[in-house]
Amino acid sequence: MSVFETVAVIGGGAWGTALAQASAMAGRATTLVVRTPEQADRINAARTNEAALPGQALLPNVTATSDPSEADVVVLAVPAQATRTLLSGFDPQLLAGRPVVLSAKGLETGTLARQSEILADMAPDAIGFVLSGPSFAADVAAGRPTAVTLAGDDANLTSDLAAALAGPSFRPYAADDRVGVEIAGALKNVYALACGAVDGAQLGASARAALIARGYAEMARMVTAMGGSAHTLTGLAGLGDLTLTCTSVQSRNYQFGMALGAGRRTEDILGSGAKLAEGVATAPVAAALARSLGVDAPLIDAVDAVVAGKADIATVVAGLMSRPLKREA
Ligand SMILES: NC(=O)C1=CN([C@@H]2O[C@H](COP(=O)(O)OP(=O)(O)OC[C@H]3O[C@@H](n4cnc5c(N)ncnc54)[C@H](OP(=O)(O)O)[C@@H]3O)[C@@H](O)[C@H]2O)C=CC1
Ligand SMILES: O=C(CO)COP(=O)(O)O
Repeated sequence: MSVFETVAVIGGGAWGTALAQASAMAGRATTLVVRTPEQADRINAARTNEAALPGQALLPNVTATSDPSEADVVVLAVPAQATRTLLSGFDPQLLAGRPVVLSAKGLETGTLARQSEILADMAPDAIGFVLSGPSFAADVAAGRPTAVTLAGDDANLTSDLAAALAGPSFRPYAADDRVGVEIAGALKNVYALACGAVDGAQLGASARAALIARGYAEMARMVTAMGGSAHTLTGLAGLGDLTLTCTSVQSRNYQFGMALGAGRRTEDILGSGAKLAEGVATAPVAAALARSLGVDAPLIDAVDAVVAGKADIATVVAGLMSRPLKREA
């Protein structure tokens, strides 16, 4: 019997619902912690979270609740900018000594913090893990094959946790580079905005592929400057998620980028009820982080400028194409 029998997934959106379903498929007794008792009642009665993943039936061992109670494993699945607020409402004792899996992909506005750093601030006695990789919520919840990276500091514990969360269609690979995994997960959303914009502006598939390759190189500079390993980027959280998000219209970041590429402004897209696109908040944070680290990050800067409405696509593309020529390495 696993020491990780019960799992609480906090966050009743698409990803929280999908991870609760994955945990249930792995055989864990799983609670999906949502904001209100009414939401929990609705989900339990309908056996689906219609607001988050319409039409997806939930397994019997997923129970929705609005009242977080003790579990062997806690998974946080709220937007990156909400993690600190969420944790500030928690009794730190509930998380002390427990594995807490961070699944949001983004950097915090103001502090430039990774999710692990927020957890260390707010619940220093929790044992932090990060989960990231190419995995659309709808695919995971429906039981379509998915593989992700689960990174933690203790190799044995990480492998045990990966085994506890693994199911027939959900395959976590254990890893130890939390910094690399978190930076990759946050930055791929920024590059997905750029790729969507390239397609929205009809700049061609060649431009998009070049952007993915140069984004990967930029990501490697960021990861190594932060003490992570560039090797992490060859895996699911790096190449895997970058490929998925930068080439799929299913990605919300890519969709947001397409709207930017078509000439719409950020406020206009947000005002018309766009879905969560984490790259919008992360772009300026990543740009500030790159500056503070002395990392050359022209693509992040370009996305930041377009998202902030300081430059249009044609201007940033002209700027990128006229940079001094350099060797590729
Ligand atoms: N969807 C996907 O395919 C994937 C998403 N992710 C990542 O998961 C994270 C969450 O995304 P996703 O679930 O898709 O987003 P959604 O917009 O679908 O859901 C976000 C959920 O978080 C809830 N929430 C927001 N703030 C708080 C808070 N302070 N306390 C409690 N609940 C809160 C929202 O509640 P309310 O609606 O009431 O505000 C909503 O239920 C993001 O970082 C995303 O990058 C990672 C992999 C795949
Ligand atoms: O992270 C994701 C897939 O791995 C989801 O991407 P979007 O948030 O852009 O939809």
